[in-house]
Amino acid sequence: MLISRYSAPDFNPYGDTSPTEPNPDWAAPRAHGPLAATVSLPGSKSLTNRELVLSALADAPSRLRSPLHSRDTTLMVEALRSFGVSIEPAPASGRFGVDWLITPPDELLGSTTVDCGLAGTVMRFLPPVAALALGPIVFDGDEGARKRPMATTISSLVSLGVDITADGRTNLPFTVYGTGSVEGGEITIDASSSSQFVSGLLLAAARFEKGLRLVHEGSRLPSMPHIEMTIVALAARGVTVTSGTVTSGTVPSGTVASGTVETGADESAAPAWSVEPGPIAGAEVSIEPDLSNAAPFLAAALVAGGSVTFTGWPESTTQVGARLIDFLPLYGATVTREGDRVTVTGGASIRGIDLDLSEGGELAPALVALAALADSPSTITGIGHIRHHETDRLAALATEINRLGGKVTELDDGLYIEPQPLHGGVWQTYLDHRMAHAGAIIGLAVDDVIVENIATTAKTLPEFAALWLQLVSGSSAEASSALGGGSGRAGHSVAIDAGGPTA
Ligand SMILES: O=C(O)C1=C[C@@H](OP(=O)(O)O)[C@@H](O)[C@H](O)C1
Ligand SMILES: C=C(OP(=O)(O)O)C(=O)O
Repeated sequence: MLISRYSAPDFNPYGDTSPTEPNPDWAAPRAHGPLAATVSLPGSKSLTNRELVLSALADAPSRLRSPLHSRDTTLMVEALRSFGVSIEPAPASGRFGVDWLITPPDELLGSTTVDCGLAGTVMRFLPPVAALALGPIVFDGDEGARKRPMATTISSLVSLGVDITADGRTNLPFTVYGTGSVEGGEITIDASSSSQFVSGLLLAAARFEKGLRLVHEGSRLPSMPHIEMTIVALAARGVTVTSGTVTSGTVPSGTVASGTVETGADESAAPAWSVEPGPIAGAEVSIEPDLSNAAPFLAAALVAGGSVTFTGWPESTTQVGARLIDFLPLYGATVTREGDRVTVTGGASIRGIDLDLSEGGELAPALVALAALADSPSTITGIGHIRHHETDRLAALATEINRLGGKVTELDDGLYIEPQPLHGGVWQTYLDHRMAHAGAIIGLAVDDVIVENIATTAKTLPEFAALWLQLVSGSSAEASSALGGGSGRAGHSVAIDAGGPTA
């Protein structure tokens, strides 16, 4: 089914609608029968933006197959192009349309301004790259981006000897004065408010003269799978990365390109990483589908009943969205997996849960929405840092669910959700794509939920509204065809058939 067709090279994933400008409201479709849908989604934001950065820093050209084309990845492409990186569309060779062919320049150029939009990956991954460029690079973004924590990026680069002007601010905007090289060495940072501070430094570190030895000292370290994703992406391009723990400021002696950093074993041990200086290889990389964006679609099976099958589930992955296979059964779902197809089937009702979600804060909006529709209370903790995501997600979720008659209490590091009968109303999204997803989930079960500014979903999934409508309308079409004998086709397909470049 053709839902959208990309038309590179001037492909604009969010059309003329800026996701920062609230646009007409969207009536969330109500589910009136069990689902029987098959969903297939575009590439992962986190993988696409890591691979774009690594391709820009590599010593040879790269090809990204099935990258995500969305606001966050377009911002990354535009920024890297302004550094002199050639990023050209090429006919699809993967699941979805338009690959990127990336050729790094001999020397990264400065004298430009990076629009970070609201993308954490752009604002935290690119300043270390800018330090390797020649000339000043100004970083700025949406009004909301100016509230997101950047102190650790600024202070870590200053510790590495990079010249930055932030006029005393710990947020955007600031200017990085790149000299073409960074000496590197050993630094200690506090990445409690975002794992992206660690990932940003690790991604560029092989290009520092001495590489990098990085220690985290802070109250917590969220989103560990995203750090693992960075390590695995680096290792795949020939970079030697060591991760482990240190107890006395020493360099970790853990495993090379290893799995998880042990944080729990020794309270005094600090997570640490070491990146050896050396080349980053060009690569051909297939980007996996975005499993975090799968969350609302899979959650829909619990809310509406029936089942949703996700196709293209990777055999192994560092994406934290893969944990949905473990999380959704806690709510009462049955999850089965056959090859690259994962099917979630809803139960008779949704159970409340008790979950530490520190490893996957970006899954919180969808999982909290589910909890609001459960038959018993839920406590979701370990996610204090999501107050610094696109918006203060703890406050936003509590406010919007309570506006519809719910009872959600903010905790320091999470939410306590006591399900109540909900009523319709306007669901504010605060320019947050995942708040829009959460509103859509609740709208499946509650009449007259109006999601304000659905276009904000363009941050990572411009096709969200179209796919969601297909998910819901397809299910009733399938239900009636099944009743009537219909075509006999098992399920309704919700997919994006993205054509190759039209140029
Ligand atoms: O590195 C990444 O790609 C990301 C890391 C996480 O950030 P935080 O550690 O700030 O939660 C995640 O929530 C975000 O959506 C993407
Ligand atoms: C937190 C998120 O995004 P960002 O990469 O902007 O931090 C998110 O997508 O949920």
